[in-house]
Amino acid sequence: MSQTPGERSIEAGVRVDFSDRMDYAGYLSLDQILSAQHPLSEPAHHDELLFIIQHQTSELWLKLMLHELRAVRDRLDADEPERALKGLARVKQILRTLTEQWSVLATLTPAEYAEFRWVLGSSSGFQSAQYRSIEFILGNKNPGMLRMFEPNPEVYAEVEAALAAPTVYDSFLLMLARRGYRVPQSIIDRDVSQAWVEHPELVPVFTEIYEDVAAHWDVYEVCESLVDVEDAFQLWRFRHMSTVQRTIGFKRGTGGSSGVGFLRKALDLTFFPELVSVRTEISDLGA
Ligand code: HEM
Ligand SMILES: N[C@@H](CC(=O)c1ccccc1NC=O)C(=O)O
Repeated sequence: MSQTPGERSIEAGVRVDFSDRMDYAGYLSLDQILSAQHPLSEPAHHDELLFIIQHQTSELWLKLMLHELRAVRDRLDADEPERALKGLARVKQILRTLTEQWSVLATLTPAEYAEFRWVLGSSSGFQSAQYRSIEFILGNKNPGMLRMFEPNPEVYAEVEAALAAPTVYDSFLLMLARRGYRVPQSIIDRDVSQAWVEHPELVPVFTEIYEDVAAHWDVYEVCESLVDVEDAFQLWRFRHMSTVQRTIGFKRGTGGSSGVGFLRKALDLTFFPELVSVRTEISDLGA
């Protein structure tokens, strides 16, 4: 085959006929994915596509995150902390990507957004079933948040199941109890559909682990990975709040909340408070 200067030559083995084979678009259902962007502004506002794709890609990453968090919970239930760590590492990277992705949306100016915001009606992130399920599996349970899904019984059932299921932290603490750590009975018997509240009597369990990490290495690594996930989640929440602030200032949200003020309050929530408190208990050497 002759070589055209400046061009990469295409090797003879490269397939070009897919009439009876799986191809790229078929495997990935690209027909469906790439025809699922439907701007409502009329004529279509240039920036509405950005808004739609930002949300759709976020929902895809949320789908993977939920899948990984469920697997992490299963691994902990199966007493396999090392395998749980692999999933937590992936969750952290997904959160990092989602947080960085705010930079794309931040190129949407307030004036541009105002030109098509009205087409959104009362839709808002409050109605993201996958986001809510992730908050629930991480421990931020709140039955009031189910009400947004009442119009769609199938989705409602899905989020309700996430509310009723144990959290990743529940599974971790049960694993610790099976390993002989003195996890309080009140935690083992807790109603897992309730929001996690700090249990000071759990802190000594973590103090034991953090005071001799070599002796407790695998569970120590899970503790630190959970702290990493919490940290990464908070960074996502912060960038959501700050992107919203630069885009709509202090306007009310389309979902009916006060907007930035409401999003800011989420920054006070903690998934694993005892893993923060244990840090206060660690003695400073030489002090
Ligand atoms: C210009 C872009 C955005 C603005 C102005 C915005 C604004 C808001 C506001 C004001 C709320 C509170 C609910 C309400 O009253 O509407 C909210 C909630 C939410 N938004 Fe956004 N948002 C934006 C982009 C996004 C994106 C890209 C995502 C990605 C999935 C997202 C996910 C969520 C979620 C999950 C909630 C519920 C948060 C919670 O319960 O703490 N938002 N958003
Ligand atoms: N709550 C936003 C609207 C919004 O961001 C939104 C609208 C429809 C679908 C997803 C959205 N994203 C997050 O809330 C606002 O008040 O402008």
